[in-house]
Amino acid sequence: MTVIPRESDVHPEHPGMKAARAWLAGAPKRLLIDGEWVAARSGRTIAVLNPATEEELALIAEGDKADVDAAVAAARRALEAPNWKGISPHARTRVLLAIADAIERHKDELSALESLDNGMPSWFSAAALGACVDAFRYYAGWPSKIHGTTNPTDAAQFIYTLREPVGVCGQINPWNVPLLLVALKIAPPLACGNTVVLKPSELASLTSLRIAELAQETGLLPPGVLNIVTGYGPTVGAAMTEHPDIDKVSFTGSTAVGRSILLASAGNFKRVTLELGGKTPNIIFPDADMEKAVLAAVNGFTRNSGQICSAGSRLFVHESIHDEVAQEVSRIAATLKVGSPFEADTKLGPVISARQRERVMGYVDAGNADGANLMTGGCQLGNQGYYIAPTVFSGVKNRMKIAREEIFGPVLSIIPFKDEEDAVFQGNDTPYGLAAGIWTRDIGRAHKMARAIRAGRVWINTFGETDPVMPFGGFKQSGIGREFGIDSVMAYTETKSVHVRF
Ligand SMILES: NC(=O)c1ccc[n+]([C@@H]2O[C@H](COP(=O)([O-])OP(=O)(O)OC[C@H]3O[C@@H](n4cnc5c(N)ncnc54)[C@H](O)[C@@H]3O)[C@@H](O)[C@H]2O)c1
Repeated sequence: MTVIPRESDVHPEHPGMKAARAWLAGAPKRLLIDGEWVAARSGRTIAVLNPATEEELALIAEGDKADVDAAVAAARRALEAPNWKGISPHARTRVLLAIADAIERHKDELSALESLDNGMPSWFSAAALGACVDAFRYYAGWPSKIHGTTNPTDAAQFIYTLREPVGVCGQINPWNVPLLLVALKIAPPLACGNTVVLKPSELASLTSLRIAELAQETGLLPPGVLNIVTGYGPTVGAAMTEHPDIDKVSFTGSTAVGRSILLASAGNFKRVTLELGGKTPNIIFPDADMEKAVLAAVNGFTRNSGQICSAGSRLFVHESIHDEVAQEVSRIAATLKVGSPFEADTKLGPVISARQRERVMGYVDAGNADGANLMTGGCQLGNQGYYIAPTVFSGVKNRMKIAREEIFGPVLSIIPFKDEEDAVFQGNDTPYGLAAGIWTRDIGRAHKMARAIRAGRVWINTFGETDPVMPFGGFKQSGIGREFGIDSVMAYTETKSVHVRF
């Protein structure tokens, strides 16, 4: 394993680097409120750091409650304005398609910006950009297909339902895959005719701001339909969840903050969607295609340095092959290049922050202290940037802290199981229920397992795939509700039933 020297993260050969740097060189990034880019009312800013180099990339506005109030008022006015409420579904389709096209035209710049801001390898940010464009185009298809029903009744009546926008949507995002999550928080609510106030994570706001700029530049979004308020969670985020004039909150982030969001939203009974943490069981039976299963297991915990809600952080391996699989997973993990996000062969960039690195290293200490068998990694790398070696523990007990809590870093717990029943029991023995992986050639067993595992998404003989068509969300403490697919359309509309008596 090598760490590439990073005297500078400026890799001019990346096709988007020049444009990203030019955008970053501008004045402090502002808030988007009512169609205008404005400084925070307090005048305060937050310094954004590049996690690969710890250099300051940009200043973003540190919004607070007063900015949220202004954004919500603008979103409320826009919701009722004829140039948004009164337009045809086809016009909303054109808005979303134009945003998708603008994002695609700036794909290299956005990919570079994301890798500078978040530290993810540039191949991963390019893939996230593709998923972002797909999500905008998928939801662009929806406006003309959102409809109510006419219902059977007696001859003296006509009864029907309408599906109407929920209203002003408060959208709160984490830092781990901003390019995809910004699409998920903007495209479905706009497709359904709502207006949006979005708060990106204070740790990675840049691509959300740039996408909002591109969306404004289409000239098709009336002022106030899309508002962006950057800032911290306990100020901006809390002001949104407590706000009496926000109708719905969609939050993606940690389970702990999700709980506080649910409580705060009770004030005006906001509709709430929560996409929270996970501790995904990835289960390998002895009859699996071992080569594929092992590679997927490595990718499952190292992709985006393990900072993925559905990361395969608990690898359950049948006891007859536990040692052999643990050896092979560790061998491959040890060969992965950890380094600059802009080197083509980098597999893991840094984690997002010094704080996150300390948190992850605390879990490594816990694994060692609890007697798990450290196979590889277990250390931070380099003296600049927040790098952690891919870390594999084998012989882990599902009761250990490293197997129970979401680590959100490149740390894998390999846990032996006895039989199908034991795999289901241990896989489900967690407060989370976001995703699961199953590897077996016995397709009957695969389907049986898919039903038995309590998780919102199950991958069989594959791992980590997404498609905007398919709903995503958690059982148990991994969340409430589903996003993507038709589920987002249902979540951003309300049913009204109309009874007419002649
Ligand atoms: N289920 C999913 O789809 C999904 C996807 C990505 C990430 N995640 C989860 O996100 C977490 C990592 O992201 P994170 O560290 O940014 O999460 P986080 O919960 O710390 O922060 C998420 C967002 O909430 C804001 N926030 C913090 N305190 C708040 C408060 N009191 N009120 C309102 N908003 C507040 C933050 O500023 C940030 O914008 C992990 O747990 C991961 O599993 C889940």
